Amino acid sequence: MKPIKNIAILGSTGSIGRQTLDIVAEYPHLFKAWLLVANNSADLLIEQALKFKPHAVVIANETLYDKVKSALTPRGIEVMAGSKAIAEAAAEPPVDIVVTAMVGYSGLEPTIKAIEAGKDIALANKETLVVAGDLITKLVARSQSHLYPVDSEHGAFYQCLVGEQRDSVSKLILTASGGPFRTWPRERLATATVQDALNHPNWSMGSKITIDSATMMNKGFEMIEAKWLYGVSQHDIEIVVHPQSIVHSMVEFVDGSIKAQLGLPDMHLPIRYALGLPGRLPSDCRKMTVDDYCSLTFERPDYDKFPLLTTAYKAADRGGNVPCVMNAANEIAVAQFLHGNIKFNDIYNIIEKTMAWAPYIEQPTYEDYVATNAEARRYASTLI
Ligand SMILES: NC(=O)C1=CN([C@@H]2O[C@H](COP(=O)(O)OP(=O)(O)OC[C@H]3O[C@@H](n4cnc5c(N)ncnc54)[C@H](OP(=O)(O)O)[C@@H]3O)[C@@H](O)[C@H]2O)C=CC1
Ligand SMILES: CC(=O)[C@@H](O)[C@H](O)COP(=O)(O)O
Ligand SMILES: [Mn+2]
Repeated sequence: MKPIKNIAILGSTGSIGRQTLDIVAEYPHLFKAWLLVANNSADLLIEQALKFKPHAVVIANETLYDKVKSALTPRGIEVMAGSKAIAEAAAEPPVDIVVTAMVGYSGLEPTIKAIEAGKDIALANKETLVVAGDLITKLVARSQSHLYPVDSEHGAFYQCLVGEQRDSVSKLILTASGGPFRTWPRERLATATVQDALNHPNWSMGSKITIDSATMMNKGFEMIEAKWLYGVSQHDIEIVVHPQSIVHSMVEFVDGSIKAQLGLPDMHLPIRYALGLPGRLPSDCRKMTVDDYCSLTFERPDYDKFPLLTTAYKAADRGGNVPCVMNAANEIAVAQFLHGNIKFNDIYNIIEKTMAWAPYIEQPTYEDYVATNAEARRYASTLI
């Protein structure tokens, strides 16, 4: 019998975190939720903790500590607060695997600490690799830890690459739904509302990544994520629009063959796969029928309508701290768009202006990333 894996879920109250807990509940003989982490959702965190009985929880927002502590300490669950506690708890000896389901730059520090402690990482937080892919891959190479992709496209690449030699790969083909504005004329984007942008055609996700899908910044991020995860040049990663989100991505090989991974647009599948490695976990989940995959279509992305795709390739080409700047400006712009303070097209303008302003660092240290992130956020905020 396999030993139970202790899982630390950083961001357990979010979209990926909640679905990860569904997988824990599906396989109670394989997984234990050892640590749960949230930012502000104290009530849901308490509810999850009472159900899953983790060893510990961390609430990042320290003002909520007393509330969480009074609910959970009497139940024998350790309660901590603050961002430092997240990184420390995820690196604790009993943790086997860390699911990084926090959103944005906040995922970077705990992921680094967990890798340094030799933990396996089920990586949902793509911003970690966008910001500091060079640093993360070096740390992983020096440690016992493995990076298992949770992002659906990167899970697809992983599955297509099983059993293949690295020098057999000629191209990664990254599929994109095209988001809610795929069929909109370019001029209409100026009028796009928050509600329009949150109306993703296929996936139900947190609000930040849903806006990233609408601008297609998400696909730019995923191109950079794939570059670091699979050691492939950005010039060998092609983005293809596939509106049904059934083909999660494809790999082209040197002999002209292409392998694709298909599945319903349901994040339980890539989460189940990442946690179940090296094998596959049998599930009673709904299986696809021919009705799901009888009409799959593909098209080229519209780089004029979605200029952040070009911005992301430019950031990958320049490297250094440039992707970190792009990510920081995007986080500020998306948050302001969600608050109704800027228009949809301003997201692009803020990112480009911040990238043009930011001082370049060719080989950033961790401290350089921290400073770059803070300065780029500050500058981007002045553009609102
Ligand atoms: N949702 C999806 O289907 C997919 C998501 N991803 C990636 O996964 C990550 C999570 O996305 P998603 O689940 O949609 O996001 P959500 O916004 O739904 O959830 C984010 C989670 O992170 C917590 N959190 C946010 N900031 C902090 C912080 N500073 N400290 C501690 N916890 C924090 C939130 O807590 P609280 O609830 O308290 O705010 C919440 O639990 C992102 O990087 C995204 O790009 C990748 C592929 C698919
Ligand atoms: C579910 C997932 O992995 C998301 O990253 C998804 O890919 C977003 O859809 P887009 O293809 O529209 O960006
Ligand atoms: Mn994805």
